[in-house]
Amino acid sequence: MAIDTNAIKEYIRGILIALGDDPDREGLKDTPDRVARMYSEVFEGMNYTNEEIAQMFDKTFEDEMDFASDSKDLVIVRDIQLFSYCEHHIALMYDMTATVAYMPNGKVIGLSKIARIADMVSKRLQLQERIGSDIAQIMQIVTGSEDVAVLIEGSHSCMTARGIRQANARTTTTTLRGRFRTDSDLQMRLYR
Ligand SMILES: Nc1nc2c(ncn2[C@@H]2O[C@H](COP(=O)(O)OP(=O)(O)OP(=O)(O)O)[C@@H](O)[C@H]2O)c(=O)[nH]1
Ligand SMILES: [Zn+2]
Repeated sequence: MAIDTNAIKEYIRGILIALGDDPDREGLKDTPDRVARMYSEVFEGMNYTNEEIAQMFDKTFEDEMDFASDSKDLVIVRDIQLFSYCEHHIALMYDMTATVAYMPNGKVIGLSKIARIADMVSKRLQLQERIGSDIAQIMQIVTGSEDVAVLIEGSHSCMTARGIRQANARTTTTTLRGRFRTDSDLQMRLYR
């Protein structure tokens, strides 16, 4: 379902009125339109299912090397920078970095597509945990490999800038699929 920017404009105008401000004053007159455009950008991933994101970034190469089924060959992309919004407060998750790893199963995915998948998944109302499981699911679809791991570390403004106001609190989530669940040697290789 496509994002309804006209409806967003109307509701943002309503919020400005509910806040007791004048939506027609100079500084605010373009705000509803600006926020609607920003939402289209930062929530772009809400237009697509995980399967559609998988199709979008399905740029794989048949592997030149012969990966045996018990191979421990591993691809890890670290320090993918992400921003997202928590679905409870619509508050920014920031300073987020993701590590995405997989064990190729006969084909490899273009490295930039891994970062593109992570970026698109983040552009939804999310939980940090679900960002990890969505990335893992899409990686499994695209690579045809069950063996995927996603680590995410980030700050939640709903916890740092309001509420409990723990400015230094960082959250780490770990999503392990396939052999990453049981193989502690593989798990160790995820950490630098
Ligand atoms: N598990 C998880 N929780 C999150 C995430 N983002 C925000 N939250 C939490 O969602 C919870 C919502 O709790 P509520 O008690 O309904 O909200 P609240 O009254 O604003 O609570 P406080 O934040 O404690 O002031 C809070 O504990 C948030 O910290 C996330 O990505 N994952
Ligand atoms: Zn929140």
